[in-house]
Parts: sequence; C-alpha cells; structure tokens
Amino acid sequence: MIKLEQITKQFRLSNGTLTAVDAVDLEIREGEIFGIIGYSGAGKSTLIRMLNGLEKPTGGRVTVNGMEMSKVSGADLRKARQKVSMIFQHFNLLWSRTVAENIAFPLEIAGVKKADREPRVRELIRLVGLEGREDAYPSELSGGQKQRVGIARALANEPDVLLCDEATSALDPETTDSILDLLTDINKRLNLTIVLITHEMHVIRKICHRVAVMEAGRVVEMGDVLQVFRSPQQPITKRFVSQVTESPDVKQAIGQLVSENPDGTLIRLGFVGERTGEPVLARLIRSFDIDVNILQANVSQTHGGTFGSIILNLMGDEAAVAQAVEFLHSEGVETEVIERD
Ligand SMILES: Nc1ncnc2c1ncn2[C@@H]1O[C@H](COP(=O)(O)OP(=O)(O)OP(=O)(O)O)[C@@H](O)[C@H]1O
Repeated sequence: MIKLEQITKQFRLSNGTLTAVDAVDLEIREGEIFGIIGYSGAGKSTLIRMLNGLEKPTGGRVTVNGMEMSKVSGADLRKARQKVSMIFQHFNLLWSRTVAENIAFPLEIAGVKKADREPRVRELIRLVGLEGREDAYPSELSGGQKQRVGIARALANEPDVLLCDEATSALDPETTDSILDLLTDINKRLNLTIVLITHEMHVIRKICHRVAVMEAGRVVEMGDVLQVFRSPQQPITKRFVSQVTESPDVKQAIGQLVSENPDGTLIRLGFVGERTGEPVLARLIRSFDIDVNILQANVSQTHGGTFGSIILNLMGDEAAVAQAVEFLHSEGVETEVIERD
C-alpha cells in the first residue's frame, strides 16, 4: 500500500547540510494503523510529509497505492493528496468558517456540487459525533471537538490513507483517548490505512498494529506493537516502552531500592497473553536459595493482546542469583537485568 525505499531528506543550511531522514525503508499495509515514534527532531514530521508530497525526498522512492509520490506534481499531486489526507496537532481549521463549512471546504475544492455536499457533510458530522455543533465556529469548540472537525474534513473526499501528525499531542489524556477510539473506529469501519507520528508510547499501545521507532533520521526498530512492548531491543525503544510500563513513582521507588540494596540484582520479566508470571515465580522462589522482592507488576492492553511485566529484586549468593536468572531464561520468560547506574 505504502512503500518507502531508501528515503533520504536533506536540508541545506547556511553552515552545511542536515540529514533529517536517512535511508529509510518501510512498508505499510492496507488497513493497518502504523505508528512512527521518536523524540523531537528524529525526522518523523519530515518523513510523514513525504507520504503526501508536502516534502520531496532528496533520494529514494515513495509509492502510495502504486503512485510514485516523489515524482508527481501539479494537478496529479493535488488529486493524489485527496487520497492521502492529513490531520494536525493544532487542527489547522479555518476560523471564519463554521464546523459544517470547514468540513465542506475540501469538497468545494474537489468540485463537488452543493446539493451533494450537504448530505456528505451531515454524514461526516454523524461519523465523528458532532451532531448539534454544525453551526459552531472553531473558537467555540473544545480541543477534542476541533480535532473531530479535522478528522471529518480529512475524510471528506474518501481518502485511502489518513496521516496523523501528533494529532493528540495538544489534548488532555481523556480527550486523547476519545480521539484514539474514534480513529480505531474509523479504521475498522472504513478499512482506512492510518499512519501516525507521536512521541507518546501510550498512543502506540492503544491503537497501533505496528510501530517504527525513529532516531536521528533512521528507523532503528520496527515490529508488531505487542512484540515491541514485550521485547524492545534498542535503548531508545526501551525508554519509550517504560513510559507506559513504569510510572514515575515506580522509577523513583526502584531508584531508592537500588541505593538501599546495593547488592541485589534487579530484573524485569515480560509476559505475553494468557501466560501469567505466577507459576514461574512460585517455582523460582521454591527452587533457589535467594530472597525475591516484587517491586512492581502490571498488565497492559495493546491492539494485538495483553502483556505484563514484573520487576524483581533478587538478593542472595551471586551464583544462586545467576542460576535463578538462567532458570527464568530457560522457562522462556523475557528476562532483562536492569543495569545500575
Ligand atoms: N524545512 C527545514 N529546513 C531545515 N531543517 C529542517 C526543516 N524541517 C525540519 N528540519 C530539521 O530536520 C530535523 C528533523 O525534523 P522533524 O520536524 O522531521 O523531526 P520530528 O521528529 O518531527 O520532531 P518534532 O516533533 O519536533 O517536529 C530537525 O533537526 C529539524 O530541525
């Protein structure tokens, strides 16, 4: 559906060249919700803007539905953009137009007759849950309602792909969840391919099927969301996963425990789906002459299923602790020793 082959984007600066996106290969499947996560400056916005031709790559090829976005221009590009629409962090609504008029705007541009526009706008307003707010101006809406207008407007011309550029970053957590629920609903109902960029792992966990992690213009890790949560490989991915699995309170508690127990070995265990950690833990405690302190346990839901993690502090003889860690490995439990700073 979407294919990026060796995509590179460089910007010329007064003091040299900046590589914002560096030889990225990606394939996004029809009907999936694909997330791209990275910290500020990683190259996410530049990358997503190349999917609808807002930015041209310096090298490589972007194909969407067989059309080479990196090559089209003029009228063809305008047509292609109707099929790859976008929503934004700050909504980008027209402030002098009502909700209904904002949603009708892309239909006007596409030359849809007034008589056909009206029922389509009504349908879109129903789809995003804005009935009764048709005649309101953007300034009279909450952030969540503004983003609903953005979504309705983006869907007006029946796109194949919806790009979401930090679409929930300006919203509070509750409103974020309601917008993410709406995007999930639209994805299912319309089989719409959604590509989103974010710096929040919560967004990825809640709605994405697959995720790519970007750092310094490169994709450093990619996979099914459940797999990435269960077994993050790169340090940056581990940091993102811990945004969801470790609250600041727990991090602080672990820090305190580390300083209070300089000899213990901290380990993080990962469990997926129906398997719970309990039987393995019971055997661990019975079989080895060590003290096992449970610091934290949690379960999270992703699109692909549930996963859980448990953080333990193992205390005792060095050899016994090493055997206990080996035992957990041999039981097929994802086991990571948490390094002490
Ligand atoms: N038009 C431009 N001219 C020069 N440099 C740019 C331009 N657009 C982006 N950059 C630079 O490219 C790098 C990647 O920026 P980009 O906005 O794609 O990152 P990002 O991951 O989306 O971060 P953010 O969330 O802060 O926007 C940054 O160093 C940025 O300063």
